Amino acid sequence: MSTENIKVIVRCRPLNKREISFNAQNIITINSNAGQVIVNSPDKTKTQNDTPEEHFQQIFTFDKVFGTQSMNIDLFNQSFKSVVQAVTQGYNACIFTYGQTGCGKTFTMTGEQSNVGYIVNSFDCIFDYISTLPNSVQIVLKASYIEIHNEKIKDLVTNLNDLSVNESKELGIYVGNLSEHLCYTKTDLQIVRQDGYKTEIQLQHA
Ligand SMILES: Nc1ncnc2c1ncn2[C@@H]1O[C@H](COP(=O)(O)OP(=O)(O)OP(=O)(O)O)[C@@H](O)[C@H]1O
Repeated sequence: MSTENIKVIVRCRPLNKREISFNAQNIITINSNAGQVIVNSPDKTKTQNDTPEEHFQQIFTFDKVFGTQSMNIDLFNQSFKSVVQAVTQGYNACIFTYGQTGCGKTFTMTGEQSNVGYIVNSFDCIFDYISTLPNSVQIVLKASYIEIHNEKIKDLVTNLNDLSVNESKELGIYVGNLSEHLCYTKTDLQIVRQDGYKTEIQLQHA
C-alpha cells in the first residue's frame, strides 16, 4: 500500500437478487495483489483485435481492492485497523464510505451479527488498546454522532438540527452545540451509536 495520507479502497459486492433475476452479467474482475479492478467489455463477441484495448478492458488501480467473497473483518484487518490505531497514537483520522445506493456501504460499516462491520470492529480495536495501558494512564473517550444532509448538520443523539461549523484557536474547526458523550466502556460507545442510529433510521423513513 502507498504511504500517502489518503488511501482509496474498493470493495466489489456480489450480484444482488434483482440483478440475478434478470441474468445480469458480472463484468468486474479484481487483481488483489496489484490492487486492480478490471472492467471487462460486456460484449463478449468483441476481441482485442476489434476494439482499442481501452474499450475492451479498463483497468483501475487503487490502494487496495476486495472481492465479492471478502469478509468485513478482512477489510478491517487489512485496511481500517491501521487508521484506528493511528488515532490511539494521537492522529486525526477519517473513514469515509462512498458509493451509489445499494452498493454495500451499510454492509461494510454496520454489517451483520456474524460479519460485523468496521464500526464495531473499530470500537473493539480502541478498547483492546485501552486494555493494554497501565492503570496510571487516564484516557478520556467522548463520542458524538452527526448527520450531514443538504449541507445541514444534525446531532443524531439530541436531535438538535442546523448546527454550525465554527473555528477557534483552541479547538480548531468544530461543530457548535454538538453533544459529546463520555464513554468508559465499549457498551457506552455502543449506546451512543444505537441512539444515533435509531434517529438516523427514523429520518430515513420520515
Ligand atoms: N459485500 C457484500 N456481500 C454480500 N452482500 C452484500 C455486500 N454488500 C452489500 N450486500 C447486500 O446488498 C444490499 C445493499 O447493501 P447496503 O444496504 O449495504 O447498501 P448501501 O450502500 O448502504 O445502500 P443505501 O445507500 O441505499 O443505504 C444489502 O442487502 C446487503 O446485505
